[in-house]
Amino acid sequence: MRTGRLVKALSGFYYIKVDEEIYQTRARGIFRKSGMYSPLVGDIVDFESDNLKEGTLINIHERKNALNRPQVANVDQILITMSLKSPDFSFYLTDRFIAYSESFDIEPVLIVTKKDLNIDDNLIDKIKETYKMYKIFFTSKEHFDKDLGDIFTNKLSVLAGQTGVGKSTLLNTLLPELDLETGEVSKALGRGRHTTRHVELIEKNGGLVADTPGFSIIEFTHIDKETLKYCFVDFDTPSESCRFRGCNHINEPKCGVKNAVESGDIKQWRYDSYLQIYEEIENYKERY
Ligand SMILES: Nc1nc2c(ncn2[C@@H]2O[C@H](COP(=O)(O)OP(=O)(O)OP(=O)(O)O)[C@@H](O)[C@H]2O)c(=O)[nH]1
Ligand SMILES: [Zn+2]
Repeated sequence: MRTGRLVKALSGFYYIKVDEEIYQTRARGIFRKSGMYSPLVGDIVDFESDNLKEGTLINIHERKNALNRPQVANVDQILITMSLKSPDFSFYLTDRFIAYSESFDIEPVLIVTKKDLNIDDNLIDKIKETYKMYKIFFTSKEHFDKDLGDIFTNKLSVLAGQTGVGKSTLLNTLLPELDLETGEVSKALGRGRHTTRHVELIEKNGGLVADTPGFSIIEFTHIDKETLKYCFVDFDTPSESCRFRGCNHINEPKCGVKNAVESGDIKQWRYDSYLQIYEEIENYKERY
């Protein structure tokens, strides 16, 4: 028996990478029967293979996480891509992507693009200050290689960010073999191409990267509103002085988080993002 990483799933075949070798396998029957989850790209799996032609996938190791879109397991970092301009930088969207990453216990890394279009250094300072607890890069397409060359090293990465921020451009620069379509015009012609493609993990610097521009629209249907506060890590310390255990920092009196917002230790816009997502989760529950 051997162990490797599932890097591609296509037409009933599972492709497993062990060092530099790729093994083609089919899953043991039990995965097709109910009650057993099916293998996901990113899974660490056990398989048997007598020769290099076709093996059998027999076991999936426990996952540390699994994303829905793209369908990838065991993600180490989500590269949240946001442009400074065109489209304008959005703290709210950034907070959503960060909270989403935190909800899966995946490290968020911020990549702020289109630095060449920025004329507002105050904005850069505000972003740096707001997200000082996270890794953050400011860059532009001419410098993706130089600024982000090591970003994939030894990790499994997935990209995320709203449309037009430069995700495809970034992936094409760092992984030239991909050749994803970029820009609004060419994309309009090839509409839907990315959404129907299967995900494949590409190796780069000893790490793996999902070969898709990732996800731009996210929902919080997978967590309770009471869990959301743990996805805002800057609330952690102030919440220690909340009067009530399990305080949601909404209407409760003597709330350490609300005090911290008032004193400026927690940024008002972070707290506003929290309230907005909290309400959104509340509304899901009414709908379903
Ligand atoms: N000026 C400038 N333009 C950039 C930069 N990065 C990307 N662009 C341009 O922004 C446009 C959108 O880039 P894409 O890479 O297609 O954006 P995307 O995030 O993949 O968009 P979707 O696939 O729609 O989610 C393209 O015309 C790029 O050339 C940058 O750093 N500076
Ligand atoms: Zn509180």
